[in-house]
Amino acid sequence: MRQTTQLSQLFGAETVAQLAATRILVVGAGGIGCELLKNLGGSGFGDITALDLDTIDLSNLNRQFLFQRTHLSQPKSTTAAAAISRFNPGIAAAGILGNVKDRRFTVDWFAGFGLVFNALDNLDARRHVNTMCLAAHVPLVESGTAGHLGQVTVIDGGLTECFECRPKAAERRTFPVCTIRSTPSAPVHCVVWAKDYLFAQLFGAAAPLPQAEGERVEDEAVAEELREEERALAELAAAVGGADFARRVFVKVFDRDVRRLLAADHMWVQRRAPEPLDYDKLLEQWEARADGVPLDPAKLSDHEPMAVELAFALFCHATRVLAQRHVASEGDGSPLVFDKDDAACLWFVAATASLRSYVFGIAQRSVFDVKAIAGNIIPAVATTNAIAAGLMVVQGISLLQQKLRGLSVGERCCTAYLAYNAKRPRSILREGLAPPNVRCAVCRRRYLTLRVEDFGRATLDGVLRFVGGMVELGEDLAVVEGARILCDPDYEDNLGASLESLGVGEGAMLTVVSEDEAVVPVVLSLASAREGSEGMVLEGVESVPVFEPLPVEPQEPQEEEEENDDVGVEVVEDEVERRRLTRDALAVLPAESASKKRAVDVVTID
Ligand SMILES: Nc1ncnc2c1ncn2[C@@H]1O[C@H](COP(=O)(O)OP(=O)(O)OP(=O)(O)O)[C@@H](O)[C@H]1O
Ligand SMILES: [Zn+2]
Repeated sequence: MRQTTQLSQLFGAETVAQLAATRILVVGAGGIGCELLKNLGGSGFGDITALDLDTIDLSNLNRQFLFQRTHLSQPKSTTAAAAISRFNPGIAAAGILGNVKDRRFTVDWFAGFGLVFNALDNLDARRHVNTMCLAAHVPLVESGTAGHLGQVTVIDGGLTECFECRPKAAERRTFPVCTIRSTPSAPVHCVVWAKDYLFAQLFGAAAPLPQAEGERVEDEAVAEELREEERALAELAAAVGGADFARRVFVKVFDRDVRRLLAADHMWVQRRAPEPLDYDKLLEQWEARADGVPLDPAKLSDHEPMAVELAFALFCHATRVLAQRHVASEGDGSPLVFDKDDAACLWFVAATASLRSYVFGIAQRSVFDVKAIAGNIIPAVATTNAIAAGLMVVQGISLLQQKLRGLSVGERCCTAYLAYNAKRPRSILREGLAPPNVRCAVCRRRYLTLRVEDFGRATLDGVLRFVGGMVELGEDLAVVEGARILCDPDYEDNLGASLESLGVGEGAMLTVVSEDEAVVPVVLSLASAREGSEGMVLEGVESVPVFEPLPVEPQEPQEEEEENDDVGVEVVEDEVERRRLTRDALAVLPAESASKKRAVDVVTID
């Protein structure tokens, strides 16, 4: 009661009633999700459903504070829902264990919510929820964090950009082969070489290094040299487990191969030349340091870079351990697979990357850093999640208030970026919401619901005629369901078939595309008929926004990686790499061109 009074003073009685009555869906009950659910439960929202596919793991407990040790192995969704119900018994909170991509979570199911919050950690699920919310005409509050950076935005189909309106950077990063094999210049190059090349060649299923798209080694002599180097390593790998294996590998990759590289003088005119490492000298150095005490890797500091003789000793140790394991595993023919949580794998990659860094004069990284780079992990920061979750609730309340008052979506809502740098440790950058991108392949569609009484009787042709009589579909149609083409102008065999015989039922989404670009594709979400209704019913015809025909002149795609230096974020040298990683992970930071800057306000948090 007291809480309701306080909320009414803050937001007004009308908004408070709206918050209590709106059904909320939270997808993901992890780092952001736990914070968000706790906030929602205490901000006047009265009906909350949490959906998550996972169970609680020990590693979640440090930041997903709705969970305790006693909850290990229990579903995150139901545990989180129970926790917020305990905080605020006045709310209805439910948890569902499941993958949001499951067929059972249909467009109809999404349409039962008034507002959806995404607290997910992967692009695939975020894309899916974006599409479902567009199809169900439900607004979505989107979020993503990576380390100290984060983003929260609002997606309201047809009125704002959707999750797909801006191109996303690929999730997997690639590097030119020459950089990795011959001219590394950053710690990440050494880690990729250690993990994807040396580890894979010696113990794993040797495969070519992941290459940058369209890349090939131009200089045939260099390519031949690299192939030769690989052949020699493969021969050596065949002797895995033999006496002296670690020494032979060391001498080949850190001494002989480096000397050969050095011989190509032209490569080192502009770059620092590499320096080979001497096995015997390092052994002597290590023995002097160890003073008869054998290496115990478990006692090494995870957070400090390794001295060269320590990296040497760890390399020899890890190589022996992995070689023995590989020999044992060859019985069943299975190569070793790098696992960042396996100590020997991590030691090998950390020691190898460290030695290679010494060879090429690159800054050393600790085992902890190597683990993050090798596992492509950016550590989760609880406070970043907490700030993002707070902003999500503010956006959610603003959105409902706007709708209540008939205001446009951009009047209160915005995109908020959490930025971080040495000069301004915590800043929130505010950016106005942009309208949909007319070329977006996802929101430039009309999302309609087709209710069907009998899927066994309705034919594909019947659907096209029925829908075509109510909305413009254009000429020369193709119908696509997921990755299947059900028909197109040259393939009409299925037109007379029933939906049921085509395996198309409730929950399926049919995309009807015309060859005429001016006609916006129509997506039909199939649902069962409402009680008492017959035949087919098309819903949503009135409410969908109608897009203009596409501009005739195709625009050049905008530069993806440009720094947007107008937002007051100063990037210190060492942060460039992290920002790039973060940008990939968030995949939603803006890619602005100089000619298209948006107004951004900066708010600094003390
Ligand atoms: N397709 C999906 N359907 C439902 N929930 C999902 C789906 N994909 C991811 N999730 C959930 O989203 C949450 C994301 O939270 P978070 O980023 O904190 O990840 P985490 O797995 O809990 O932590 P970490 O990855 O750091 O171990 C997770 O709980 C995860 O189970
Ligand atoms: Zn879009």
